[in-house]
Amino acid sequence: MVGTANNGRLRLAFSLVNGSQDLGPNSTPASNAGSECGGIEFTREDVEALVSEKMKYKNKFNYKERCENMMEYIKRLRLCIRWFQELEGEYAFEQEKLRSDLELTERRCSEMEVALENKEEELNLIILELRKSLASLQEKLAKEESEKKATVDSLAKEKEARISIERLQASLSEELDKFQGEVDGANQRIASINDMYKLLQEYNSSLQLYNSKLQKDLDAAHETIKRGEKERSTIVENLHNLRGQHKSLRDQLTSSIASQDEVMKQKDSLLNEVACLRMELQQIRDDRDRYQQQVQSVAAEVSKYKDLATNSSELEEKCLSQGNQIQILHDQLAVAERKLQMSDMSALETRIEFEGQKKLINELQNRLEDAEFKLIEGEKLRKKLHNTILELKGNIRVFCRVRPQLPDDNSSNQGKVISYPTSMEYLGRGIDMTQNGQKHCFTFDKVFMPDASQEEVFVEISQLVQSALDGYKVCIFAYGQTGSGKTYTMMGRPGHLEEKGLIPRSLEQIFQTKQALQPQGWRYEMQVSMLEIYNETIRDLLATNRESSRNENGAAGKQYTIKHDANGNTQVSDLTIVDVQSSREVSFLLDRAANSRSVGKTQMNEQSSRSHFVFTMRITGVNESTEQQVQSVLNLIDLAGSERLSKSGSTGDRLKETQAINKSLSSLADVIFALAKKEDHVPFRNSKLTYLLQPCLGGDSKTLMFVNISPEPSSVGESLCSLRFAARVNACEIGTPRRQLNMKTSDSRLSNG
Ligand SMILES: Nc1ncnc2c1ncn2[C@@H]1O[C@H](COP(=O)(O)OP(=O)(O)OP(=O)(O)O)[C@@H](O)[C@H]1O
Repeated sequence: MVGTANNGRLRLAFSLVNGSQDLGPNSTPASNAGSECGGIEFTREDVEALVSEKMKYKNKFNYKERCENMMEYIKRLRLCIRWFQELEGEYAFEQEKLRSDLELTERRCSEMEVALENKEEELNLIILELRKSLASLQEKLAKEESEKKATVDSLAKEKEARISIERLQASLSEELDKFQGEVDGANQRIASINDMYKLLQEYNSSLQLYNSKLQKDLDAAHETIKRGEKERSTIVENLHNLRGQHKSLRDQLTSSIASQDEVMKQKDSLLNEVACLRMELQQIRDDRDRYQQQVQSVAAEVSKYKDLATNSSELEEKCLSQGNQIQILHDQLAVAERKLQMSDMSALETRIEFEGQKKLINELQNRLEDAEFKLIEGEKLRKKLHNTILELKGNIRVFCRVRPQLPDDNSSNQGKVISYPTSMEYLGRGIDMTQNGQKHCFTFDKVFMPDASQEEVFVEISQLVQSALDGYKVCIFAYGQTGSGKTYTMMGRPGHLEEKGLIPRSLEQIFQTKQALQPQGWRYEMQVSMLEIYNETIRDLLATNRESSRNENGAAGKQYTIKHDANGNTQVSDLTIVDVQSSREVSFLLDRAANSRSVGKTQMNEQSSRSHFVFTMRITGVNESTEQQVQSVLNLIDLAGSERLSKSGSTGDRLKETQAINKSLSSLADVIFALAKKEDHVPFRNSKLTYLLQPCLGGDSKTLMFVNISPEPSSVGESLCSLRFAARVNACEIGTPRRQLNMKTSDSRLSNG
């Protein structure tokens, strides 16, 4: 039966099943095909129409018809009910199916839920883990970022440090450059001082020129005075006046000597001061070198840091993974910073010290300049005084030289016979000799003690040698007993360069000065000759054919004659004269001459010079710019040894030699004493030696005599004789040195004076 309660469901079923189709007998049921309803499907409207259908009868009372209709109707109703029932069954089945589906789905759902929950838990765990790892990663990231930052910072610091080190290096190299510049400046200053020195030398030579002019004037004045003296020689008052003048000159001489001593002292103290200053300067230079070394070491450190900096790029990569290295770098950086600070501080200190040193150097240089200036001034004054003394004193000076004890000397027990006064007045000038307990005191222009070197001796005569180039006739001779050191003084020890004597040293100086005067326009020509006087015979030591000029006793050889011309020039006929250009050439000639000399063995000397050796250099100088011409002669003489016949142990030829030597030496003494006494007749012609040296001894030359002394007590008698002779020579006034300065004329050949 179709109830009201099922209407909604029916209707739903109808609509679902029939799709709102009419429930007519013709309508085709879709889902009930093959069912009991014969595939008829009912719609709602069909069912409603069926239910509300009203029977229509043609004849109300025709029951049969009515019954039939009714039956038909019931049939249709039954069909409809069956459809309903089928539909209901289908629905129930469907429902059951849906229910099982639902259950399945629900089960699945719950399973899924469980699975989901598990999954969720799993996911939660994963999330937790992920979060943890995220946190750790973030931590790591933060740490790495901070590390990276620290590294970058350290790198930046390092870069800064590097830059500052580079700056420091640059500043240090600037300082170094400055140092260099200052050194260059100092060198320039030295060069300028040298230039100034040259200029002063030039000034000195011009002063000498001026001096010579004055000398000429003075000579002219002297000439006039001489003439006046001759005219008024009879007037006694004038003589008194002259004596007075003489006395005053003597006074002047003593005062000049005193002032010369003073100047010498000043010079010594200045020299000491200069030596001190030089030492200080040397010390400062050493300090400067030390600082330069420091600078170099700092530069080396800088380069080390540079290397570190280049390595830092590699470190930058490594530091990302190796925190330890960063720490090391940190440490290194700290050390570097400390070092940098220290080097900064040391650089600052160095700079301060450098400034101080610079000031000190400047002060020292100023003081040095002052001292050098004073020295030059002192030297000028000394030269002036030297010339004044020479003028006051006359043309002859005497130096005494005592040779040292030799291994072959007789070291007898007689004690010391020579002593040297130590008082300021006689220091370096006095010599005392004791004989038989009696002390004999002598004073000379200079006394050289046994320890005086050849160089020291030469320094004292170098000015005299210099005068030869200035146009003076210069004569230096060595006098003394045999074996007292005359040849050693004049020639030196053969084969020992440092012990070369005055002759080679003088020649070196002359050739050096010749070179130095070239820029001033001076051109010099030098000619040398060398002769010996043996047994009163002249021998040419440079003759190529010696046989012609020499025989056994020297008597029958070539005859050389000595001639003096009106100008006071001396010439020896046929003497070999050699033009020389250098000191080496002269050394060669000296060796040749030394081999040709007459030497022999005496009791006093193994290699005794048995002749007087005369070296002559004629110098002619022309100044192309001033047209001035100078002519001078340098005579360097090694006399034969003076000795008593008894001492020489000579017999035969040796006796003859000794007699000849003694004769010529006593002639020399006679000449000097006659000159000293201003006698009318001076016996120059008494010996070849005195005649040859006439212009040097009697005229206007500068003459220096060395008296050589042996320190042996057994030679005390000979030494006293030599010293007495030398003292008398020292007391002589035998002329005034005169310079030979002319205007350019014709050439002249060599002469001895
Ligand atoms: N100042 C000195 N220092 C060292 N040795 C010296 C010195 N003076 C001389 N002698 C030596 O003394 C010795 C004799 O010297 P030298 O030959 O110069 O004497 P001399 O005076 O020339 O003798 P003679 O007149 O006999 O020729 C030489 O061996 C020489 O080397």
